[in-house]
Order: sequence, then C-alpha cells, then structure tokens
Amino acid sequence: MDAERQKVSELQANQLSLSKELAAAKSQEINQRRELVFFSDEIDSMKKVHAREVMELDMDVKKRDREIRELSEDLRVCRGDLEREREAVSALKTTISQQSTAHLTLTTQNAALQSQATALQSKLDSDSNTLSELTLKLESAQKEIASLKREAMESETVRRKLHNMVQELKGNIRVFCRVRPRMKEELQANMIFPDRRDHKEIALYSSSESATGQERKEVHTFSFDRVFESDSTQTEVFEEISQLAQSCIDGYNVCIFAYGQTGSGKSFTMEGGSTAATAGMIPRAVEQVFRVAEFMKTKGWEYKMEGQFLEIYNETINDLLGKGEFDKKKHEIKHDLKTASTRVTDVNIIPLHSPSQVRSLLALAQSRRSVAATLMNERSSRSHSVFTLRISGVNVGCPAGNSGEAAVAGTGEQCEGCLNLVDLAGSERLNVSFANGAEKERVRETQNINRSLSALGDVIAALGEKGEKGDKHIPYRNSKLTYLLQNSLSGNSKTLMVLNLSPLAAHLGESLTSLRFATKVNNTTIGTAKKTKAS
Ligand SMILES: Nc1ncnc2c1ncn2[C@@H]1O[C@H](COP(=O)(O)OP(=O)(O)OP(=O)(O)O)[C@@H](O)[C@H]1O
Repeated sequence: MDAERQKVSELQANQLSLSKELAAAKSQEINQRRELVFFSDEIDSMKKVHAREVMELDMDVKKRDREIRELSEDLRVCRGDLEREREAVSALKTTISQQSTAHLTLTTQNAALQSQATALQSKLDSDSNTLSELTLKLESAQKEIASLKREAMESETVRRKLHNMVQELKGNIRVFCRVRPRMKEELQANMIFPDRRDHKEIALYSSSESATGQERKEVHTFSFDRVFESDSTQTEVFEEISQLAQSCIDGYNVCIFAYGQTGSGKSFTMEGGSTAATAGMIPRAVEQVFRVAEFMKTKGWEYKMEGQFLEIYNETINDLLGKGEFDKKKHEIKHDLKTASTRVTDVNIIPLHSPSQVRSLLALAQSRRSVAATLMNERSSRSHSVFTLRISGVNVGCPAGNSGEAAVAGTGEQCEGCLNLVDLAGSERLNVSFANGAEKERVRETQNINRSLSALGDVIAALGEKGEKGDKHIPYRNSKLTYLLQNSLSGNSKTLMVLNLSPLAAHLGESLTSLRFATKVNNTTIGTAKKTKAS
C-alpha cells in the first residue's frame, strides 16, 4: 500500500509538476500567443513596409529601365555620331594631307614666282625706259604722218587736175565699138580688125551689084577710140571706162551710152549677166564709185550717193524704181542752171549705201521692164533706159586716229558729179510704108526711137560746132532723152558711146549705118569739161 501510496504520491507529485508544467506551459503559451500577435502585427507592418519598399523598388526599377533605354538610345545616337565624326576626321585627315601637299607645291611655286617677279620688275624697269624713248619717237612719227596726210590731200587735188587733163586730152566725147560673139549657126559678116596693136580699127566688106550687073566689092574702114573684138571680156571693156567713174567722183558729169541695133549686145554690155565675170558696166561702175569713195575717205572726202532708174518709152518717162507694176504718173524734167543739175518730178531717188543694194535695184528695174515687155512688145529693145548715180562730196578732213594720230582739218572743197548709164533703144530702121493695124504701134515706137536717136546725134553734132564757133543753139528739147541728159551732154561733161555691133552677115546694112552714126559722133569735139560745183 505504501507502494501504492508512494505511487499515488508520486503520481500526485507528477500531476502537480505536470500541472505546474501545464500552468507554465499555459502561461508560456499565453506569452507565446502574445508574442505571436505582437510578431504577427510586426510581420504585418513589416509586410506593409516591404510591400511599399517592393513597390518603390519596382518603380525604381522601371525608372532605371526607362533611363537605361534612354541611355541606350543616346548611346546608339552617340555611336552613329561618333562613326560619322570618325569618317569626317578621316576625310579631314586626307584633306589635310592633300592640302599639305598643295601647300608645299604652292610654297615652291610662290618662291619661283617671286624670283620671276623680281626678274620681271627689272625687265619692266628697262621696258619703261624703252617705252619713254618709243613715245618720243611715236610723237614725232605722228607729226610726220599728219604732215604726210596734208601732203597727200594736196597731191590728191593735183592728181584730180592731172587725171582730168588726161581725160580732156583723150577727148570729152569718146566712142568705143564692141562686136558681140556669133551664136551657133549664125552666118558671120566679113569683118576684120586691121589695127592689131592699138585696137582702134574695124573694116567691113560688102558686095553689091553695079548698074551693069557686075559684082561690086567694097571695104568700109572705121576707126574709134577703141575697138573690142567679139572675144573681149566685160573686164577689158570696163578697164577703159573705169577712169570715167573716177571723173564722176571728182565732180564731173559723165554719160555712157550703149548704141546699136536690137540684139547687138547693148544690155549685155551695160547690165551684163549674173556672174562676177559677166557683170556689165553699170554694176562695175557702181562698185568702182563705192571703192573710190571709200579710198577717198583717207584723203578727207565724205560722199553721199543716190540713184534713179528711168525708162523713156514712146517719149514718156517711166520710173523703173516705182512701187506699183506700172508708172502712171506724169513726170517733168527740171534743170537747175546754177548747179547744172537735173531733177525729174515724182520719181524715186534712192539713197545708195552699197553696191549690193544697187544690184537689187537693177534687178527690180529689170523685173518691172519684163512685166511691161510681156504686156506690150519686147520693151527693152523699144525703150531707152537711163540709170543715174549722183555723187556729192565734201572734204571734211580726217578725224584723229585711234592710235593717237592728229586730226587733219578738211579743205572744205565740194563737188557734185553725176554718172548716167544709158541703154538706148534698138537703132534699126523699120520699113514704115507697109505698116498697118498692130504694126502701126510698132511704127510709132520706131519713129519715136529714130527721132530721139537722131536728136541725140544732132545734139552731139551741135555741141561739136559750138566747140568751134562758140554760140550755136543746142537742140536738147527735140527729144525727152536729150532733154533729160542736157546737163550731162553739155560742154561740161564727159561722154562715152559704146557702139554695139552684131557680127551677122544679115545685119551688115544696119551695122554700116550704126558705124557711120558713131563716126559722126566720134568726129565731134566738145569743149573742156568743168566740175559741176566746186569751192
Ligand atoms: N559680149 C557678149 N558675150 C556673150 N554674149 C553676148 C555678148 N553680147 C551680147 N551677148 C548675147 O547676145 C544676146 C543679145 O544681146 P543683148 O540682149 O544684150 O542685145 P541688145 O542690143 O541689148 O538687145 P535689145 O535691144 O533687144 O535689148 C543676148 O543673149 C546676150 O547674152
């Protein structure tokens, strides 16, 4: 029992200790629970802090991420910039290296140029010495030129006098005879040229039947100032005439006529063909006048030129340079005795500036004549054409030259010349006794032509007689042609008649008549030519 009591006490002690332990455990549990609450509060607050910190960290991380992205972008841009800068630097390095080479070259060149400049400076010094010597020489040469120019102008006056003296000695009326070439199949007249040296003679052989029925052979010899055979060129003929163009520039009235039957070569002689070699006396004379006028500028002369081109058909004047196809105006001839000049009313007077302009005027006149020809009959054979070139000049001196030559004062001398180039109507005679109907107009034309050509012969003959006696009446008014040319056919002018001859046997009779007329003209001597105006 003791044992049992022992045991129960032990058990009780155990229970007590266990109760104590339980109480202790319970208070420990309470404490622990308190602690647990405390810690769980703490944990909660720590969780809250942690959550805030996590959030803040999260935001921070995001911010950093953004910053990193921005920085990466910046870095990328910077890398691009850097790459470009590197390239620029490398290009600049190349440029610098090239520039250094160029600089080196320039330095070398500069050094060479400087040494050249030094050499040039010393040459310049020596040249300026030479220049001052040359300037002195130039001044004296210019003085010499001015005095030579004066001398040339004086000698020009002497030359003009001498030239015109020579022309006077040759006679103020001269006659040339020109035979045109024979065309294929044409039967040639028996014609010879005995004077092979001076070319002044022509002889024609004719045969006729005498009263007793025997053949009578005759030789007709004529001599003129010059005879041109059929192979003569326009240049050869003009050589003889060119002196007259000079006289016209010197202030004389000049008249050149082409006389001869239809088809004998008058138009060919005066107007010529379209090539330079075949150009006739009109274009050549005009060119010569322009050439001489240009040359005379160096001698202080200044010229003005103007031209008119008229046709005389059936004793009426037509303006070949008019505007319309036909000239319906009535023209009158007016003479100014004081200046010995002639004007025709209402005609076109064209200022002339160049030979080419004259060529176009001639072509215009030619076309107007052709229109007239198709509407009537062969007009050029049935009318006289008169081309007039008027020249007025004054000696104004020479201006100072570009290279410093002194100006030379003009002499104030003036002159006015006139060049008339006349293509006469065909000189052949027409048998008027059988004329009827349409032929009548032809007869009228022929009578007018014959009248004006014989009036021309009469005027020339009267001028010749006046030369011998002094006070003879000159019948200028007997035809429009002679009245128009009055001032160019007086004793104060120079006249040349070119007798154009056909080489044909069929034309022998007409040729003899023409040769006799021309001989009459050739035997006329007109008084001394005078300038139309001079001071
Ligand atoms: N010297 C010459 N050389 C070459 N051909 C010429 C010569 N003379 C005249 N002829 C020619 O002869 C023909 C007649 O000449 P041109 O027309 O000049 O005669 P014309 O006398 O003026 O006649 P018209 O009175 O009909 O006008 C033309 O074909 C012309 O080309």
